[in-house]
This record gives sequence, structure tokens and C-alpha cells, in this order.
Amino acid sequence: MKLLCPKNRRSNPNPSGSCPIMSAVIDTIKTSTEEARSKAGQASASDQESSVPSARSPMAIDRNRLAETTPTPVGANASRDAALPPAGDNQANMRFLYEPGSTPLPRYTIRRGLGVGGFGEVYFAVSEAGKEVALKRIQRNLDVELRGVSQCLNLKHANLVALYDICRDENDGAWVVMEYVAGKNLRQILDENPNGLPEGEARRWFREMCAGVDHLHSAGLVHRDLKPGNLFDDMGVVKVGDYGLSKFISASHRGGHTESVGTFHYMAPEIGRGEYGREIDIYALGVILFELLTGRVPFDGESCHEIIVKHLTALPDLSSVSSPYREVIDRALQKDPARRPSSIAELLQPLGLTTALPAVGQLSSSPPVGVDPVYTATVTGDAARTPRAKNGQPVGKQADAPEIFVGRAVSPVGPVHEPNPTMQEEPIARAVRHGFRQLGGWWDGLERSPGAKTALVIIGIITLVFNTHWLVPMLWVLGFIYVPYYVVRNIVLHVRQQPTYAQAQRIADSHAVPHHPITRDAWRRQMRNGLRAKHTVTRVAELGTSSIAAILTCLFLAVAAGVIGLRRGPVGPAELAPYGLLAAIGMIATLPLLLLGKLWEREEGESLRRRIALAGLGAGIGLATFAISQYLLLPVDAGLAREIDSTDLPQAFYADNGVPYGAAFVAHFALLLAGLRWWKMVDPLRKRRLSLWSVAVAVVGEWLIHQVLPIPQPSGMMLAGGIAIAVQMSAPWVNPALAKDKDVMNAGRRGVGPNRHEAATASEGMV
Ligand SMILES: Nc1ncnc2c1ncn2[C@@H]1O[C@H](COP(=O)(O)OP(=O)(O)OP(=O)(O)O)[C@@H](O)[C@H]1O
Repeated sequence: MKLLCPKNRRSNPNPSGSCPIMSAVIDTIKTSTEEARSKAGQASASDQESSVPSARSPMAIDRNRLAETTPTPVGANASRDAALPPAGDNQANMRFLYEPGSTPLPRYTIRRGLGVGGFGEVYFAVSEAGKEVALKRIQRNLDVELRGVSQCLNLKHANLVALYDICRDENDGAWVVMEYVAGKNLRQILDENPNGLPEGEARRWFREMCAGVDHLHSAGLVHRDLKPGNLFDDMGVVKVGDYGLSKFISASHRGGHTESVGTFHYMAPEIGRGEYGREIDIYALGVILFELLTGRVPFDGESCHEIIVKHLTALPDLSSVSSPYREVIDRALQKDPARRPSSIAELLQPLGLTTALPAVGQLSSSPPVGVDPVYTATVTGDAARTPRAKNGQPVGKQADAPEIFVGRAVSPVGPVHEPNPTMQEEPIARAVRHGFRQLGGWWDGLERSPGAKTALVIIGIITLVFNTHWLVPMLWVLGFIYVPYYVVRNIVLHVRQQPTYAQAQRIADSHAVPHHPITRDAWRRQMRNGLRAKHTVTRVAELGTSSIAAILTCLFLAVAAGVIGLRRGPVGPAELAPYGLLAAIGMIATLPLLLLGKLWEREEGESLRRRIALAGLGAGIGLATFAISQYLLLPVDAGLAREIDSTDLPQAFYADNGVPYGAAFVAHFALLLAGLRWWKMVDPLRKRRLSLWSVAVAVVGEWLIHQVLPIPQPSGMMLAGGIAIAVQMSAPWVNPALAKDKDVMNAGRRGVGPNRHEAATASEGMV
């Protein structure tokens, strides 16, 4: 698997071009060449300099040379070889370690390089007996990761590319020997059909790939890397390939160097939570179905990160797809895996398609060397299309096992992850439904005459009617308990299901190319795009969570202030009232600020409009402060007479004796809110969750305004500081420390490197 830059998704990027990810793949190839050289210990210095590599020495060769020197295939190989697509520009630029004629594995002669994926190079090779195979050279030491591949090796299905064996070359390098597929892959076909395939053809592709995947699922395997590049057309039969390795090679093993995993267009959201159930295959199939029909993927973007965030948060626009495809894709692309179809059969059912299982035999042993068992799959209905070559011989045979000389696969595959149980049906509702279903079953199986059954129903109804006096109140009580419980449970679970942006970032990290850092600016842009793509429901859910956090924070701060302020002296209602005011005003200010932050998180924004809106909010806060102070009989001139000469005060706002009118509070808080950039404190992309600098700026700003428009102190400053703390603690926050390139972020923080300017300006200076 290799990560394709989103913009270059349709064609392999030119290695010499600007795509950093492709460059990383090229780096990997170069590195592995060096590794192989050092391991082999055979390549002498002269060999390395020589332009004529020896047949057995691993040596990078240019694909152009390789194409030129590829020997003409002989015998049975010729037809397929001729059917190979010509090496395009991309392929022409690929460099392969082994040249045509090399025999890195005994009895297999490499004919040509087919391509380079995330795991390594793939070659077309021919055995001594003339058997065509594809050889995939794995670039890492995968002893551990290859455990369990034996289960895949013996899978047999018309719609799966057969894995024949895992072999070791003399340098202990791992090779996967697999069925060679001469036809194009779906990526190439979709590239030729930018508006998608005709419906019938799309249905054929979809049904057959689903049949292959279903077979994997029934064997307890999850593909984990379904994408058009891994789906082949083998003379009219769809073959799912690349299913063995992705299960065993985790991102961590791949990410340690310069390579990267997968294209993000097909990645289910829960992969970020480390869930790799079969639902991720269902999700990928939903994406592929959409692409088959439209030629587009449902979630695209300028960057990998943007795509991930869309997978996590955005709803797909399915308006270009007609029914029943729309509903099928919609279900398959549900963010919550538990809401997706639970099986391939369920996925296909609305389309009127089925997956007959044309398996020759699950998990059986490979046939003896040299034996080509006849393809005996029994396919029904739509699947009844056993592939035949022109000579009438069956061609879809799966179980041709080449010579095994060093097989190392051992242990079985780990368990298939079940869907997240937390979002499954509410247990009481499930029990009730189960009970009703059992009752229905009992009723259906009751051997009584229709008359007797009718009589029973009537008796039941009468019993209910006569017991309504206690049944109805009991149902009311149960309803009063159950409904809030149900609502709270769903809110809590939904919120827990909400993807976080840090989570998106982590996914990007685990798949990204570490040697191609992004700048802080670019990171912010990507994150901002993700925030923009967020669905309203997600926004509302986040706001709900933030609001609860804000309320709790305000209460905590008020209690903390009260404990400190009242530790000596009497504690009565009069003494407690100011802290009640603090909590109330804190909430009154914080909740709208969070709401505004939610609206503003889509844009970087430094606008007059924001300040005007904040001024309006400040006026409201001032009014509320005055009103609550009056209600609680709090002195609204506390400390003012001592501090400020009343004759200096604006007469419209203060009485002759210096006592402020409500207008003074309104003006004071309007200034406080409009004068500071509060949106920085609720921005999910702020640098720190809680910036004490911002709190200090809020307190000092309040004190400065107090010099012109005084209000009771220290309540005013406590309020300003409390609001600054509460909004920051409760607003969502993306931890920049999890950003793709920590060096760049740190450089930005230190004010060095390319982000020097932004480092200076991006701090949460509030004024
Ligand atoms: N069994 C096969 N028969 C013919 N061509 C194959 C076969 N397997 C892979 N290829 C071709 O070899 C190339 C590299 O394949 P590979 O699976 O390594 O890469 P990928 O699927 O693009 O990336 P990744 O393995 O990272 O998912 C692709 O062009 C693919 O079409």
C-alpha cells in the first residue's frame, strides 16, 4: 500500500515530481536497495559502480532499462504478457531491485517489475515449469508480522487473488508468491472512466469484490486495505488482492521509516480508535461503490489530514447517486460502525445482489506441487460465470501452489474486532424487544384453534383494561425514569463517539511521512478545513459537552473563591451572595462565548464583526450583573467611593454619589468583551488549552477599563479572570503537540525557523 497524495490520487505521482509522499516511497526503495546490498554482502564496490549487475546481486535498475531488456515471454506466458498494460510514465520511472532474468528465489525467474507498493516491489515471474506468478518482495524483517499468513495462504475463492506462499531468499528477505493477474486494476479502470462505470458494470464489480471480501470475513479476516488499486479484473472476474499483509503489518511497523500506509479515501473513522473490525471493510466498500457509480470519492480534500477529518465528521453528499445505491452507501458510510450493515450479505441485500460463496474449500491445504486443480467453484445466480479462456479451459483456478522451500507463517489471525458495544442497542429496550419477540414466537407456536386464540386475546385485553388504574401510573413512572435515562445515555455515548481533532491528527501522524514536515500555517489551514467540514450535529454535541464543562468550571471557581474568601469570618447568605453572583455571571458569559466560538471556529478571522458581537454580549453580561446584584442586594458601589472621585465619573453612568447605574455595568462589560480577542480563547486551534497569559490579560484589561468605568472590585477582576479560565477549560482544543511535525511546531514556538513570524504573532495575546 502506498499513500497517494490526494491531488495525485488518480495517477501515481512522478517520483521526480513534487509529491513528498511519493518521494518517500522512492526513498524507501533506495534505502532498501542499500539494505539489501549490505545484507547480501555480495555486492562489491566494483559491482556497485558497475552498470552491468550480476543476475543474483540485488541491484537497483532503471525501469526503462528493465523494459528494454525484458525478455520476450515464451509459451503459455506470451499471451498474458502481451496483455499487460504498457509501462506508463510512472512505471517507466520506477526503479526495481531485480532485473529481468534474476532468480532471487530458486526456480522463479523474474520477467519484469510490475509496480511498487508500500510493502515493496512486485514482479511478474515465471517458474521453471512455466507457471506465471507475481512475486512481492517485502522490504522489512517481518518475522513477527507474517505470523498467521498461513490462514490467508490457503484461502481459495474465485474473487480473491490467491496467495501461494511466503518464501525467503538467500538474504532472508521475505517474498509473497501469489497469483499473477494480467488485467487492469480498478484504479486504472476508474481513471479511464472519470464519471464512473455504467451501472451494470459497477454492479458486477461491486458484487464480485463483495464476494471476495465476504469470504475473507467468513474466515475471520479483515482486509483493512480495500481500495481500487487492490481490486483486479482478471479476464472478466474481479479479484481482491493484497489481503494478507495489511492485517499483520501495522502502521507502526511501516511508519518507522519513510513510507506510509494506505490511501485515506477509504479509511473508516474508527481506525483512529484502533478498531479494525470488519466494519472498516464495509465502510471501504461503501466508498468504492460511490466511486464506481460517480468516479469520485465521497470525501476528498487538499491534504490527507483534511480527508481524515471529513471521514470523522462530515456527511457525504450522496445526491448524485440514485436509490437504492444512495441508501446502501449511506449505511455503509455511517461514522458509527454499529450502524453499518453487519455483514456483506446485508450490505448487498437492498441492491438485489447476493454473494454466493464459490469456495473450493476454506482453509484447506495447498495441492501438491505441480498440480493445477481444476477450478470447481459452484456459482449460482449472478455469480454463475466461471471464467474461461479462449480455449475453453477454466482460468480462475486458485490453488496452484508453487514450490515451497522456506515457509514461515505460523499462527492464526487475531480475533475480528466486534463493533463498539457502547453504541449498541440500549439494554432495557433490547430486553423488552426480545421479550416481545419471544412472546410472538410462543404465540405463533401455540397449538390452539383460532377461536381459542381469539378468546385469549379478548381475555388479555379485558385484564389490561381492568388494571389500568395501576398499570397506567406505573407506566408513567417507568416512562419518567426511562426517558431521561435513555436520552442521557444516548447523549453521553454520542459525545464519547465524537471524533476529536487530536484523534484525526493522530491518524494523520501514524500514516504520514515524517520526513516531510508541514508548517504551522499549513497545519492550521488543514485543521481549519476540518473544522469547516464538521457536521452541525457534531457541533451541537460538542457545544453540549463544552457547556457542561463550563458550568462545572464556573461552579468550581466560585466555590474555590468562596473557600478562600470566607475562610475567616461568618458565613451567611449575605457573605455567600457575591460568590453566587460570580458563578452565575461566569456561566452567563461563558456559555454564549462558547456558542460564538463554535460559530467562529471555521475561520481564522480577525474582524470588526466579532468585536461588535462581543460588545453586544458584554452589554448583556453587564445588564445581568447589575440585575443580579440588585436582586441579591449586593452593594454596586463596593469600594468605588474610596477609589474614584465621583466628579470625574461620566455623569450618564453614575449618580452624584458615585453609585453606578446599570448603564455603567453595560458599558464596562461591553468594553471588556469588545476590547479583547476572546475568540482566541475558544478557538480549538489555540496553542494551549489554558493560557495563564490570556487570563492575566483579561484581568489587567478589566482593571484598565475599571479606571474609566469603575464597577465593584475585586468582583470585576475575579469575573474577568474566571470567565477567561472557564472558556478555555471548556472549549474544545486540538493539542498542537500532536501535530504532524513536532519539530516544526516547536520551532514555531521557539520563534525560530520558518514560522518565526507566526510564532511571534500566534501567541494568545489578548489585546
Ligand atoms: N497479483 C498481482 N498480479 C499483477 N499485478 C499485481 C499483483 N499484485 C500487485 N500488482 C501490481 O503491482 C503494483 C504494486 O502492488 P502493491 O500491492 O505492492 O502496491 P499497492 O497496492 O499500490 O500499494 P500497497 O501494497 O501499499 O497497498 C500495483 O501496480 C499492482 O497493480
